[in-house]
Amino acid sequence: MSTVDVTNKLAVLLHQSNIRENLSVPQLVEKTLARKEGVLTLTGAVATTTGKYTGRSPKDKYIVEEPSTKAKIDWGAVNQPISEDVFEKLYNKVLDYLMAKDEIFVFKGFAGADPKYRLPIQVINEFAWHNLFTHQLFIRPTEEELQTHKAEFTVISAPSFKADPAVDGTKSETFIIISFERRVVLIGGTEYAGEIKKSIFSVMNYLLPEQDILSMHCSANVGQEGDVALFFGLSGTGKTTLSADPKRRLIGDDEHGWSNNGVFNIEGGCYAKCINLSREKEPQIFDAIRFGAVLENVIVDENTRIPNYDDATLTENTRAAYPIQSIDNIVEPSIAGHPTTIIFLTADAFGVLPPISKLTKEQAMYHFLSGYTSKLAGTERGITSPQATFSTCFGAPFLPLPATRYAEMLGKKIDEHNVQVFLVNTGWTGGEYGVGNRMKLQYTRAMVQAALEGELNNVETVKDPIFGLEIPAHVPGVPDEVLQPKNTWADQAAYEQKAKALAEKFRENFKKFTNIDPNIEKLGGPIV
Ligand SMILES: Nc1ncnc2c1ncn2[C@@H]1O[C@H](COP(=O)(O)OP(=O)(O)O)[C@@H](O)[C@H]1O
Ligand SMILES: C=C(OP(=O)(O)O)C(=O)O
Ligand SMILES: [Mn+2]
Repeated sequence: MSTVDVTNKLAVLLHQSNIRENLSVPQLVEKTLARKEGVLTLTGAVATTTGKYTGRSPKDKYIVEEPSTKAKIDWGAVNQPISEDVFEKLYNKVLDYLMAKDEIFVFKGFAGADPKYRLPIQVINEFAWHNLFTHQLFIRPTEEELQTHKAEFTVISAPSFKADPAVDGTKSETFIIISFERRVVLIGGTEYAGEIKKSIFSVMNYLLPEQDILSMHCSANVGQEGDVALFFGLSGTGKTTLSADPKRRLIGDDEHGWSNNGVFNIEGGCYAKCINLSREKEPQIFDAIRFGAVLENVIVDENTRIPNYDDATLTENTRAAYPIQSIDNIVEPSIAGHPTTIIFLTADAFGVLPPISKLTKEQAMYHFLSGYTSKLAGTERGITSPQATFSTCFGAPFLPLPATRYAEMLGKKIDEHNVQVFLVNTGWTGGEYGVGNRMKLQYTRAMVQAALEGELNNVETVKDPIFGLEIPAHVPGVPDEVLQPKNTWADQAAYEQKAKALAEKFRENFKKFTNIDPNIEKLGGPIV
């Protein structure tokens, strides 16, 4: 252990005269522009770029190996251990680095919309635009709440501080390190704003289950009858897009807790993908991009300052961050009852999973644990085309505890509240990636609407010959042939080969779950 008292140093930093605390949105916009961190666009949003890192860096993410948490963490490729000594030294350096800056931006607020379970957090940013992002993404305190605010977790983001692997003990210049004992997240070397929000999500995925609350990588909305729906899915599968629905009020687009009282949003804003965004297809998101919003890596015309959402020059993973209040129909505060419907979103790049199917209890558990989907281009470093992956709980990169912990909690809640679960493939149809096409958004929306309005409760279904999933024979607004993947492939033999190969991947992957009810695999897995 180093001898420097870092806790004291953090307190000193927070009392320095260079600290700008809880600036308003206009002030942060002014700072962003004055510091030339971004430009103003015609929409009123500011646009920024993030250099080399335009997506998350999972290989540079660590959890400090500490006596009090060591036995609880699911160590491995996602949760990589780093020593207390390495952390303390780096922490100390980053604090020194920030102390010497002319201005540092601090946001004090909350994670968790339910006052009973919320976590008071503070985020210390080197960049003004990151602090604007932070302000829009987390839960903003009232004046009164700010007076008594006492942070219980601190995120420190110093993107221009680059680690030296040889000296600092990291793998690269970039690091995202969580210390549960220090209650600190330390970020350096990357300007991708998503790291800030997802690191607090990882923290909540550790803290909430301790309070018997299930934390979930899902979006959520509620219908006119108070019927709550959750949409689980890895990045790019449609959580944000599909939860923005003019007929339903938005609870949140990405991270939720499910307590004994119901669901609540962890955040106070949304982080939408902008690639190919159009007013026609995604009106609410398009219109949320206005004053106060932050565009990340979207190309903007130098003179007209009109964003070009079709331009992927910097990355496919272009983003917009805005407060949830920028969506018309929302629940405020972002708290609702128990879900009646759960949708698992998967982007199947092989084009063999049905666009919608109804899951039995065992299938729901099987698919939640499997978390089969694709990593889509851009959200993680190095991913340039869809890559098949099994991401447990549809959120493996963010789960510090063993996946079975979350799955068991979900299973109990599904039982207790009699939730109907659907698997929705927003990925490929008519052939695999490169041959077929992405499922039409219009069709997915129609399928989701039918599911949420109960229209698929008692319909005729066809059993998928490989995966055993029950596929509705008809869905209003969707051609029947689209519903059966087999029918969308020109080459039947190729379809069968691909589907069987995927079934094999499912079986192979499921071997890692050794301590669970065998019926889950027997009754929930592929049938061929
Ligand atoms: N069938 C579809 N269903 C959902 N999204 C689709 C579909 N086809 C294309 N998309 C696009 O895929 C992206 C989904 O991203 P998003 O909703 O932000 O995912 P997430 O919130 O899960 O990360 C959006 O850019 C959306 O326009
Ligand atoms: C922000 C991210 O997630 P999502 O696409 O699910 O919003 C991310 O994975 O970096
Ligand atoms: Mn999203």
